[in-house]
Amino acid sequence: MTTKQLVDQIWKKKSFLCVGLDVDLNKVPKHILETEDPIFEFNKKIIDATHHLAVAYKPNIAFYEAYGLKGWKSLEKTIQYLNTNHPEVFTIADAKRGDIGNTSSMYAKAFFEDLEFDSVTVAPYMGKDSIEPFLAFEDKHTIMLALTSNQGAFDFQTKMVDGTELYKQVLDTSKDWKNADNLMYVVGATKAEYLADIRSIIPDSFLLVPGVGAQGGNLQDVCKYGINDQIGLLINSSRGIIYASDGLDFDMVAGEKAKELQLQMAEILDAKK
Ligand SMILES: O=C(O)c1cc(=O)[nH]c(=O)n1[C@@H]1O[C@H](COP(=O)(O)O)[C@@H](O)[C@H]1O
Repeated sequence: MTTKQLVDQIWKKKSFLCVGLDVDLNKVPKHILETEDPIFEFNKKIIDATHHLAVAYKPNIAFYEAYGLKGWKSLEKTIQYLNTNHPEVFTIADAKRGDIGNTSSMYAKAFFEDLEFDSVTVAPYMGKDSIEPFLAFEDKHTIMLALTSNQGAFDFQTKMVDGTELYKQVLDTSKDWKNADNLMYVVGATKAEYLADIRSIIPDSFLLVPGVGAQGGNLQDVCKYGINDQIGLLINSSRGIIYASDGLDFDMVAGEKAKELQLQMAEILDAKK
């Protein structure tokens, strides 16, 4: 998917919501566990209830790998379901990969070619040659961790290196990498106060912003400094939407939670016009 197609969808749906598909079988409703493939059944119901409200879906790969071969199969069925029935949505494999060049190429093939995701999350720690193999794929997007939502972000990311915070160096340096147009960045919603600085370095890039809902990040705070001319934000909520109810009505309640966020986004978009 091209960035323009993503931006068009944002305006069409009046939403920049990303629904996180982090399926934990200890949290899904009991009746779903009785189906043959509970992870896929759960995802299918969540997607059916939210696809008109969300522009992106982000399965976190850990939640599938944890169930071995069966989990991987459920992931494959989920992405096929999205690509077949809702080809307009932007799909994110949240895998946080990155390794020496030839290994990164294989990770990129796995997520972009075999599973046909639009994007994958990567960690910048191993540097340029670990990320450029992902950037080589046309109309695919590589979403690099910049300033994460967790407490551990302060262990390394905000430390001063040569007079600049490390996360700012990550942003600035990566702008010169080959095919840098295919880069997006992760900034946690819990770090909204950093967004003005971040936008001064990467004014035009898309940001994946997890951390609203369960982690306490605030949508309005993120938009205040994070939004740009092409909106440039994908705001993710996982647990706040998919586990809002563990009853028979879980999909309906997930739809309501998604709608609450979408309505706030529509208001923000209307004010931008
Ligand atoms: O890359 C991510 O998506 C990510 C980065 C980050 O800084 N913080 C963060 O929470 N995430 C992911 O975003 C999702 C957040 O889930 P909830 O807190 O349940 O909305 C999880 O899949 C996390 O792994």
